[in-house]
Formats: sequence, structure tokens, C-alpha cells
Amino acid sequence: MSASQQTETAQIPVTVLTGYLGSGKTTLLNRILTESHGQKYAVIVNEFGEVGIDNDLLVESDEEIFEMNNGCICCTVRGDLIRTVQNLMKRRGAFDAIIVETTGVADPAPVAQTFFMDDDVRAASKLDAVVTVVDARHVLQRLKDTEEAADQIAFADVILINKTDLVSKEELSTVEARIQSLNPYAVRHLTERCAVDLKAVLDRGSFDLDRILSLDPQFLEDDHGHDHHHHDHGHSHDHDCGPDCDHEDHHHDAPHSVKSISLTAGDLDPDLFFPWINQVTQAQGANILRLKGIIALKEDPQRYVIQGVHMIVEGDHQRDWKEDEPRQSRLVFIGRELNWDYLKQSFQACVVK
Ligand SMILES: Nc1nc2c(ncn2[C@@H]2O[C@H](COP(=O)(O)OP(=O)(O)OP(=O)(O)O)[C@@H](O)[C@H]2O)c(=O)[nH]1
Repeated sequence: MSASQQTETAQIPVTVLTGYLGSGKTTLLNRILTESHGQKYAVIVNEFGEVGIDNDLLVESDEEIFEMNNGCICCTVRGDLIRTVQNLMKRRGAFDAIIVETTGVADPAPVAQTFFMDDDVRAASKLDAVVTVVDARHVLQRLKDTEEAADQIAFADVILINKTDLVSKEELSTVEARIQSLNPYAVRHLTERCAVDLKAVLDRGSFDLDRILSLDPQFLEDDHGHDHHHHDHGHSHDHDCGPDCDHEDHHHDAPHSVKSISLTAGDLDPDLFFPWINQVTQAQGANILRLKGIIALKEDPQRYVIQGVHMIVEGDHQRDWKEDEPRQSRLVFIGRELNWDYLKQSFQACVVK
């Protein structure tokens, strides 16, 4: 019997959902939360960026959503993940399975590792599959400029090659071949807006510890989460990892590091805001890995959600502002070498006078 098969039937299956910034994880999660599959999921979301927006982008549903500390999953958040899962275990029976959505800049290994390293967590849950969503349009560039994108693909049991509508057939073949070369073992699906039979993603029983150990022999060693021996993080965080963190690779001032900036304001003037966001994404798009925002537009009773990856930006009304909800505009940029001062000042210039 392989190590991965030594599991108890009572253990709750855990799906780890990963993929680079903006690849389509939330889109997939929203499908899982809205399609009828008879299962009840507890969802754990970890996000990168200062102003919590991801939770607001999830559909309203009966599922329970737990937001973990904004931060680096390999440091503070790992403790958070253990505590969240332990708390969930006290309420067994309330749900059938757990989904953990990781931040787009995370290496999924420390998350997966948590389900093997902590005794309580290990006894109560079993890693079902690591599902990686890939942005077909941007993945080849991401593989050139980050380590995480390759880690996420190498680690996957199931890969959704998403955003197939944004690439030609030839580009798609190149992407598929590249992904196949990084991970020949994962089951691949080509998707548009993550439209896939959820059976292809959930309850797979496919996490293969033996294969992961062959990729990463130190996977089960306790200090793995802090010892980025096999790669440099290549990104930094605006957050503080906490006093216990001995993480060496933060490079808070690394020139190519990924940083997030959060902007907040009251009502914005649409005649100023839309030209501004177009201009910013045209001018700085190459360095904008991700933008997302919830915007209060002047005299508009509805929340306007705006999202983007590089120069591709889309927006839509989401729902009415609730009576007890402050009309606040929040916008997060995640990127490299962005002109933060300019972004802050020019965003403020869109505020209704
Ligand atoms: N054209 C196109 N856009 C897509 C597709 N799938 C998702 N998107 C859009 O891509 C953007 C990012 O999608 P999300 O699902 O929020 O991505 P994510 O991986 O959760 O993003 P982070 O949480 O920031 O890492 C959104 O604007 C989506 O509407 C697709 O197949 N085609």
C-alpha cells in the first residue's frame, strides 16, 4: 500500500485550489458554490492584498467561508490554516468536504503539507486533490518570470487550462505542451470561465504522496514550509509575517518583487474613473499582475466590480449596496514596479467633488 492510500474513510476530503493571480480560482469556486452537487463545502480563502475583496467577489451562498489572515501561506497562515481546520473538525457533520483557495502567489506545497504534518489535521482530513487553474493567455509569461507558476503546475493533480477564449489554437497547443512537460501526470481540462464537470475537480481521491515525494523528497520534513531550499520566493509582501517568522526570502525591497497596493475612497465619478482605469492599465498593464475592486459610482445604487489581469479589464454591476453598508470604493493592484504614488494620487482625483 502506498503512503497516500493509508487513509481512514472518516477523513474529510480537502481540495486545494491553486493557480497564479487572476487565473480563475474564484470563478471555479463560484461554480462549486452555485451548482447543485448535493455536497456541502466549507471554503477557506487566503488572499493577497490589504483590503479584503476576494470574499466580496464570491457569490452569496449557504456555504461557510472562512477568510484566513492576509499573508504568506508558508508562515503565519499555516498556523491559521491548522486552527481553522481544527475548528471545522469540531463541527463535523455540518459539511462534507473542505476547499482551500490559496493566494495566487503561493507555492501550494506548504498548504498541502499542512494536511500531512499536523497530527490532528491529518487524523481528521485527507488531501483529495490539488487543482491548479492556469490562465492560457498569460501562463507562458508567468513561467518565465515567476517560480510559483511552475510550482503550482508541477504540484497539481488536476489542471484547468482556462481562458481558452483568449488564445488561438496554436497558442493553446504550445501552452498544453509546456504544461505537459512540467507535469505529465495531472489530468488536464481545457476550459472557458472554468466550465468543467465538477466531478472532474472534486472528490477525486487523486493526491499522490509518492509522486510528490519523488518531486520533493523533503515534503514531509517539518521545516519545509520555512526552508525554501528549492526556489526563491521571488515576491515580497506588504504584510508583516509576524514575530515568529524566520522566513529568509521575503526580499521586501527586491526590484522585481510583487507588491500590493490598496486604494480606498468614497463615491467615484464614472466620467473620471473609467478613463483613468483604461489609461492606467494601458500604461502600466505589463506590470499589473492583478487588479480588483468594488467601486461606488456616483448616483449608482449598485456596487460595481472591476477586475483585471495585465491589460484585460472587465467590470459589471454586482448587487445593490445594502442600507447598512458604507458606500466605499476599494481597489487593489498587485504588481511589480508600479508607480504607487501616481496611482494613489490619480485614484483620489476620481473622487466625486
Ligand atoms: N476571458 C475570460 N476571462 C475569464 C475566464 N475565467 C475567468 N475570467 C476572468 O478573469 C478574471 C480573474 O478571474 P478570478 O476567478 O477572479 O481569478 P482568481 O484566480 O480567483 O484571481 P486571484 O484571486 O486574484 O488570484 C475575472 O475578471 C474573471 O471574470 C475565461 O475563461 N475567459
